Amino acid sequence: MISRAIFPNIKSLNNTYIINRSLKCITNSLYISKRLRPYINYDNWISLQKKNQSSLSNLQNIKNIDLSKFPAENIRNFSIIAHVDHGKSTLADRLLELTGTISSNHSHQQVLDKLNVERERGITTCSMFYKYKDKDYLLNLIDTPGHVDFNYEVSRSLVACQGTILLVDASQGIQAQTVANFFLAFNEGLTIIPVINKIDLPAAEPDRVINQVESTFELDTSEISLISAKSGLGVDKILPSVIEKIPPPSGDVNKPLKAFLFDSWYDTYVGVICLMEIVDGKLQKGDKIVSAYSEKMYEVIDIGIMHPEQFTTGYLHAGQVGYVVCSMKVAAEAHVGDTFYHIKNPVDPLPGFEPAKSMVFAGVFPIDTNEFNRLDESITKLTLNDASVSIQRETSMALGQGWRIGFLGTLHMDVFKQRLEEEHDANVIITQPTVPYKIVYRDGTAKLIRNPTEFPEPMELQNKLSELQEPMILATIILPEEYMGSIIDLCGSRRGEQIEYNYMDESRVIMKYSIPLAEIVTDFHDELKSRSSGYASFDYEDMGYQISDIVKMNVLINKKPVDALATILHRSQVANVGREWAKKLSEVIPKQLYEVIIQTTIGGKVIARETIPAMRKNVTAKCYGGDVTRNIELPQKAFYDFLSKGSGTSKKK
Ligand SMILES: Nc1nc2c(ncn2[C@@H]2O[C@H](COP(=O)(O)OP(=O)(O)OP(=O)(O)O)[C@@H](O)[C@H]2O)c(=O)[nH]1
Repeated sequence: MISRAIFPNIKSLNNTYIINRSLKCITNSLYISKRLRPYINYDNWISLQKKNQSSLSNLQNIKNIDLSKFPAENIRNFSIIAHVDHGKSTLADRLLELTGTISSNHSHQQVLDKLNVERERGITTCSMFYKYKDKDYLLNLIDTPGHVDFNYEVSRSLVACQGTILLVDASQGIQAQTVANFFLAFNEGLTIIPVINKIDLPAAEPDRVINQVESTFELDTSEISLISAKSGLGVDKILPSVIEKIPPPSGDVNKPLKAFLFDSWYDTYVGVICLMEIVDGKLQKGDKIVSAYSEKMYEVIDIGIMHPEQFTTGYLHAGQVGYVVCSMKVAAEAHVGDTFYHIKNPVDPLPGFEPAKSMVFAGVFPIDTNEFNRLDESITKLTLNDASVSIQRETSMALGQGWRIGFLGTLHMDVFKQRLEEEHDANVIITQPTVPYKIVYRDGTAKLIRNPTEFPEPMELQNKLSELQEPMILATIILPEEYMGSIIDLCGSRRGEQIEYNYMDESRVIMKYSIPLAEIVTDFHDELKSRSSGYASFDYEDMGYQISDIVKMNVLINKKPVDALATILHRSQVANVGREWAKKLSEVIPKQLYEVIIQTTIGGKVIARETIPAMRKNVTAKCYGGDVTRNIELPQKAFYDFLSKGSGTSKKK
C-alpha cells in the first residue's frame, strides 16, 4: 500500500502544546506491499493486466490528462474497509496495478518501509484512471486507518467517499473491526460492496462467510465477488462493480466552494499538505480559502491529484479528491473534518466535525535526567505532525522533569513509545496510562482530570461535588462459542456489562459490552487474545461518560506521597490494588540502611502496608533516629521495574 509521512506541527497554547490531529505514516514515499510480491503468480497477473492494457491510462499518459474531462458522473470515490490483515493493502496494490497507476514489475519491491507500526495507520488517497464501457473514469481510492484508536479518522475519510468495499477474509470470516467499520460506513449512508478475499486459502469457507455477511449486515450477496487479492483472481471484477454500484459524487461545480479536509501531513519542503474532497464548486491555485473551524485564511499554492504521488493539475472541481498545498505553516491547523470555503463566499460547514480528543494519558520521563533536553527535542520532532497527541510539561517529585502526553488510544501510545526508542534512542519511563475522568461540581461546572495528581482529596470536594464520571466504551467482541464463558468472566472482572449477544452462525458469537475505558487501556486486549487462543476479535467505540464511584489512591513511602504513583481507581478495586501495589513495591525497592514503610492510602485511610526492614541492625539506624518520615531516594530502577512490569495488570478485581 502507498504510504506517506505526516510530520506534525506544534501550536503553543499557554504551556500546553496541542499537536495537530492524525498520527499516520512515517515514510513520505511509495510503499508497495513487498511482502506479498514473492507469492504472486506473476504470469497470470501480468496477462490479466495486459488484457486490460487497452483500458488503461497509465503513468506516461497522465501528462495529457485534463481533469475537466471528468465531470462528477465519471468519478467514483471509494474506500476499502476490513478487519486487520484481511487483505486491504494487497487489494489496493492490485487495483493500482490493474489501472497502471503503479507498475507490477519487481522494481517496486525496494520500498521505504521504515517503520512497520506507523505504516499501518496511514490514510492514503490515490487517483486511478480506468476505462469502462468506452467511458473514462477517475476513481479515487481513499484508504482508511486500520485501528480502533483512529475511528474518528476512519469516519471522516468515509465522508469523502460515496461507497466502500467491505473486504472479508474467507477463512476468518467477519471480525470485530469488520462490524465496526461496516457501521461507520452504514451510518454515513455509503453504498457497501461486500467482497470475500483469500479464497485461495485451503481453510477458506466462502459459503459460510457469505451467510455471515447476509445475516450480520443484511447485505445483498447475490453478486458478491470472491477474490484472491494475492494472486489477482477475480480482482478485475471489482472496478466495474465500483462504477456500477457506487453513485457518483453529487456535488455541483457551479455552487460556492465547499472543500472537506480528511487528511494532512507535513512536508519539510512545502509545509502542510492537505487531502480534500471538493464537495461543491471549484478550487484552484491562487484562490484564498478560509477554514470554517478556525476562520483562518490561506492561499492555495499548489493543487492536484495523488497518482500515486502528487501530480499538479492546478485545480480540482466538485467531486474530485486531491491534495492542496496552501499557506498553512503548521499541521496543527489542518483539522480532520474541517470545511474550507472561498474567502468571499462563506458556506455552512459539513456536519460531524470534532476537534482532536486524547483519551489515554501517561507521564513520560527520561531515565537519565541529563537527557531531558535531548528528549524534549525528540518528542517535539516526533509530535510535529501528530494532531492527536497533546503534550504538557510535567514535574514529578519522584521522577523529575517530564511530559504528560495524551494519545488517542493505547496503540497510539505504544507506537509513540516505540518511535521514541527506535528513532531517537530514548530511554524513558512511561507511567501507568490513565483516562480523563470528569468531576462535576454542584454549581454545574465540570473539570477533566487527566493526571491523578490533579484529582482533589476527599476533603477538597466536600460540599462541592455533584458527581464523578468516567469514560465508557461500547465493545464489540466476536469469538467462537467455546470461549464465551472465559471472555464473559474477563469482561465481568473489568466492570463490563453485557448489552447483547447474538449468534452470527452456528458457532460464532457476537457480544456487545459497555466497559469503562480505564479497564481496557492496559492489558485487556492481550488477555482477550490469550483467553481465546487468539480467536476473539475486539473493537470499540466511544460511549461518553457515566457516573462512577472513583477514588484516588496514593502511595506513601515513609509517609511521603509519591506523586508518580498516584492512581485513580473504582472503589471496588481499591482493596486488591492497594495490597498488590504495596507488595510489588516492597519487592522492587532495594533494602536501605533504615526501615522503609510502604503504604497505599485513600483520603488518608491506609489500605495496605508493607515494611522493608533495614539492611542490617547497626548504629547507623540509630543515628537517623528511626525517623520514618525521611525522604528516601526511590531509585529510578525501582520505578521502572514497577511501572513497566508491576502495575499494569493490577486493576483486576
Ligand atoms: N492467501 C492469501 N493471502 C492473502 C490474500 N490477500 C492478502 N493476503 C495476505 O494476508 C496478509 C495481510 O494482508 P494485507 O494486505 O497486509 O492486509 P491488510 O488488511 O492491509 O492488513 P493491515 O494493513 O494490517 O490492516 C498478508 O500476509 C497477505 O499476503 C489472499 O488473497 N490470499
